Amino acid sequence: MLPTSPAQLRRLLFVLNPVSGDIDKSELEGSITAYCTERGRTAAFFHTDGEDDLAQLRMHLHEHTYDAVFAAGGDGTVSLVAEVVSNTHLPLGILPLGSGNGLSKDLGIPQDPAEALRLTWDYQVRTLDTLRVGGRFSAHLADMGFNALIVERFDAGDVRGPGAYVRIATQEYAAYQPATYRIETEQETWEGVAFMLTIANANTFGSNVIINPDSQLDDGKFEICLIAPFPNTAAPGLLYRLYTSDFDASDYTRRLCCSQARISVPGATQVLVQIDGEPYQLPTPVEVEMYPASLRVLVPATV
Ligand SMILES: Nc1ncnc2c1ncn2[C@@H]1O[C@H](COP(=O)(O)OP(=O)(O)OP(=O)(O)O)[C@@H](O)[C@H]1O
Repeated sequence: MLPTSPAQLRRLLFVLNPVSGDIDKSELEGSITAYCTERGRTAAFFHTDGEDDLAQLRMHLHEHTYDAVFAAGGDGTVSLVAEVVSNTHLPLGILPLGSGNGLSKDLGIPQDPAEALRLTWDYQVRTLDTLRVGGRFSAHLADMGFNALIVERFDAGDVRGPGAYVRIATQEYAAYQPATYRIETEQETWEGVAFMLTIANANTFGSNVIINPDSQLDDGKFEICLIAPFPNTAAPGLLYRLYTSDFDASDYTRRLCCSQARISVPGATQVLVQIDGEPYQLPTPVEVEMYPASLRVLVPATV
């Protein structure tokens, strides 16, 4: 962690996702502006439209000068901003306003957006690794298999929020057919059937499932967390381990630690991948590349 003087952040951009988390944000701009003005900061706003946000935000940052960019949304919004500010001097701030807010939980950022606003003047800067999965940016978690399928269904539906996710997962579980994966890392080759596999730079899903306990976001490594197909009777025990930071203790789990990987699905030319909350069909093999120390993030001064 590198302590940074709070006086450096004067001009702040808030990237606001109007639909994230199904949360009413009608008064958000006013309260952020008032909070910043009171502390001698200026607040500007960029509203995402879900269409061409990456290019538009890049253009906006090219034309305007800021000292930090805050993502006011869920993991998808955080990932969008993280991608745009990665490999620049600009730090990412997070106001958790999504359904799950996984990365902000991993970083110890207050889950109450009003409290998280304190990061505008009281913070440390942490430098994190990021990944590219099949060429796409990932700051948090990516996966193939069951969760990717649920995220795709969720994304296609009209209803947001954790309740919709659980409903879809329950509907899809009985008919789900796990695939075979081949994973080559610089350390080993693994091939087998997996219920799901998670490419994890971080630890915790927005749902509070701790898929990759005790790993660091800044160690130059990532983990591939495998869950084998399991009988229905094993589901409660497995879920318990996933919620209690005990991933490795299950008979159905395994983690590979690496700094690069190639993942293929024998017999398939494409695979569904969930990356930071968004579903993509990617050609196989999927290359996973690590970019050490490529993202500066504002975290509480005392974590
Ligand atoms: N104005 C908009 N209208 C519709 N969709 C939008 C708009 N702005 C962004 N989006 C979409 O919102 C999604 C990102 O949402 P985000 O991940 O931030 O929130 P969430 O899904 O509610 O929360 P979480 O990821 O924490 O569960 C992206 O798919 C993006 O395309």
